[in-house]
Formats: sequence, structure tokens, C-alpha cells
Amino acid sequence: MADQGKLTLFSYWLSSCAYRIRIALNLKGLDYEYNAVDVLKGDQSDPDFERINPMKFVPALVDGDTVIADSFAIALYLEDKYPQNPLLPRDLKKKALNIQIASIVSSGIQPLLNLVVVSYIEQKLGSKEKDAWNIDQTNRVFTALEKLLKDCARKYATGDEIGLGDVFLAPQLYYVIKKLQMDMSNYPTLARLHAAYEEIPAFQAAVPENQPDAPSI
Ligand SMILES: N[C@@H](CCC(=O)N[C@@H](CS)C(=O)NCC(=O)O)C(=O)O
Repeated sequence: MADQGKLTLFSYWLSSCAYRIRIALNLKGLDYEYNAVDVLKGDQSDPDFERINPMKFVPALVDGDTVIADSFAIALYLEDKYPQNPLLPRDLKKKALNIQIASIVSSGIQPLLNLVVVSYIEQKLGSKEKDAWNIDQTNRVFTALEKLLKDCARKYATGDEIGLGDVFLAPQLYYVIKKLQMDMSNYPTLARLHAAYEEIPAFQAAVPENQPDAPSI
């Protein structure tokens, strides 16, 4: 196992992209310092943070003198540098499936629900249209994911081991189920996976409410 230097995660409690990385770090048993970037207040545009991620998004990870921004890149970096508790199976078919699921979440749905998009819709068309947009986009992608996962999911998305697909799916499911409170009756496999993730300590520790920058209730 590679020696662990100091890891710093730039995160926002509600960010689904940062949530993925919190899960990955926890699954790999890696300690990290949590550095909050309040994206609602605009901290992502601070010049100090812009030097870390010119895209002005969370998450970003600093590992010694290595700086990586973008959750997909960070997850693959962690997998290579810290191979314990692998997120990508050796079986090529399962590995491709995990990458496919992660890619559907990270490029097929999350960018369409990102702050920059939904605030634009809300500003131009109002909050009803924003909600309708969130629900339509989620239904479109969840319909596809449900079809894909129906045949390959077992305990977790691609089998009995947790994989990269689970790491990306869990935050999206959390957002849709807990925040949008969407009816999941058309997505029994996805609903079952959400319930399974809620039982895993590494996933529990990563949930938004358990982060240091979450508002206290
Ligand atoms: N592809 C990037 C997307 C990152 C991203 O969209 N982050 C969101 C939070 S989930 C963000 O920082 N939004 C702030 C904004 O839209 O200004 C990744 O996977 O890390």
C-alpha cells in the first residue's frame, strides 16, 4: 500500500460530486482533511480556489504536491495510488460496467442538475420549471439505469462487491430520494440499492448531514 501523505479534500456538504470522493476515501480507509468551499456563497470563485480548480467546481483533492480536480479523475487516481479495497473489479466486463455507470451519473445526469444550470432555468423560467426540469432529467436517466442494472445488480450495482458504479450512484440516489423526494416506484432496483448503501459505514460517514460544514439542525 502507498504511504499516505496528507490528503486534503475541497468539498461542499451538499455536493454530490464531492460526496462520491468522500465515499471513495472512506472505503479505502484514507484519512483526509476536510476543507469546506461554500458554493452557494460563491467561494468556488475565490482566486485561491481557482488556482486549485480553474473550473471553479468542487471537489478537488490535494495529495502532497499532486492537485486533482474532477471527481472522476480523483476516483481513478485514488484507485491507482491506493489499491486497497479496489473500486474497479479485475473482471473486464464488470469493470467496464462500473465505468459505464459512473460515466452515466457524472456526464449524463449531474451536469444537467448542477447549480449553474438549475439557477439559470429558475432565473429565466421560474421555480416550477426548474423542478420539472430536475424531475424530467432524472426520470430519463433513471429509466435507463434501471434497465441496465436490472440484470447485473446483486447486493450492489454490479455484484456482491462495492464498486465505482456504487460510489457514483449513491450520491445521485440520495439527492433524488432525500432532497427531491421523487417517487421511486418505477425504479425498484435503484431504490433497493439506495437502501443497501444506507447500511454501509463508509457511505454513512459521507452523507451530507455528517459533514463539518452541514448546518446544525
Ligand atoms: N465534472 C465535475 C463536476 C463538478 C461539479 O459540478 N461540482 C458542483 C457540485 S456537485 C459545483 O461545484 N457546483 C458549483 C457551481 O455550479 O458553481 C466533477 O465530477 O468533479
